[in-house]
Amino acid sequence: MTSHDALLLLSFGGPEGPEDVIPFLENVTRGRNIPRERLEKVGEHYHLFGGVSPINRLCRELKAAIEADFAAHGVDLPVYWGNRNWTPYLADTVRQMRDDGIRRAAAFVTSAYSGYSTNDQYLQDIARAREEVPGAPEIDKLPVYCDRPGFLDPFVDATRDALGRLPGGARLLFTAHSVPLAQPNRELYVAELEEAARTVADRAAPGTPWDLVYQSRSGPPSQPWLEPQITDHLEKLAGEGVRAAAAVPIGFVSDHMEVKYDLDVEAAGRAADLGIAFVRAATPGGDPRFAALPRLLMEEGN
Ligand SMILES: CC1=C(CCC(=O)O)c2cc3nc(cc4[nH]c(cc5[nH]c(cc1n2)c(C)c5CCC(=O)O)c(CCC(=O)O)c4C)C(CCC(=O)O)=C3C
Ligand SMILES: [Fe+2]
Repeated sequence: MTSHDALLLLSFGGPEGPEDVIPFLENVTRGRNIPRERLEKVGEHYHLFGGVSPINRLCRELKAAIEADFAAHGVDLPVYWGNRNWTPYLADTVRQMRDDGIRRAAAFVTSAYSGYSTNDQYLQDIARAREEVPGAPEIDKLPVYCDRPGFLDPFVDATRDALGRLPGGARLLFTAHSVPLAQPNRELYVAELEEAARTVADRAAPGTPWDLVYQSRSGPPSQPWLEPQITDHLEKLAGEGVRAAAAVPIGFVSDHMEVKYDLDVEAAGRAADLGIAFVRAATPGGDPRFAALPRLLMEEGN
């Protein structure tokens, strides 16, 4: 059925307690030009939630959902989980896979798009982890899946649900993580985001006006990043008389910190100040349609 003998779930990682926050942030920003003040500010976001990112729990839930999907479809393969920036670190997972006799795994990454942060960096993580582990299994990253029903269908439902919680005349704001304009493959990332947003908007709410906006910018102010930021855009919309907005985090797959803080706290707070009714659509998370994607992508590869 497949040439692979395991599935590797590869994610970003996040702190699991207050003492993890700074070492985690140092891991994320190693070798990158992120101002100290930004790090301290982001550290506070995590401390608001007890120093615990939701992302590891979400990965455990997604892993369980993938295992359930495999079991329901007679796929008898082990599922492993490793992260770029926190335990379980990818290299440790790859070592475990080798020790278990895995020869060739498929990797499903918790990011749906092409682009440097979303795809290329994960390929580098895989290459680096394999270099660290003598006799490491082959690891094939599964294709980007931002155009697949398993990713888009849950967003269509979530967008309808979000609009249903707002008065009429609401604006749809598809939101994604900003990246530096100079980042490699930035055009491809943006083109894929536009296409995904258009598809979801057309299916969930044809005729409803929508915008693609960005969040979670972190570089120095002198460095240009993708714009507009959602908070600035809300201000502009308020000036135009828009009274309701639904944020759809199309750039993410689960309700991790960038969603729980940057949208549910920061953007929601700005909207309240501006008198805009604001809701946020759910991400795919553990939706069974999303959890079926690794299996479908593996089957396609044969
Ligand atoms: C495109 C993209 C995604 C989406 C694709 C994907 O999901 O992979 C994403 C996801 C995430 N980003 C996350 C956290 C952070 N990202 C940072 C920094 C950065 N992100 C960037 C881009 C992206 N990031 C970039 C260009 C930087 C600048 C530094 C660098 O070039 O690497 C920093 C440093 C502090 C700050 O500056 O914010 C943190 C803490 C978490 C975990 C959340 C949790 O804990 O629940 C997740 C899922
Ligand atoms: Fe990030």
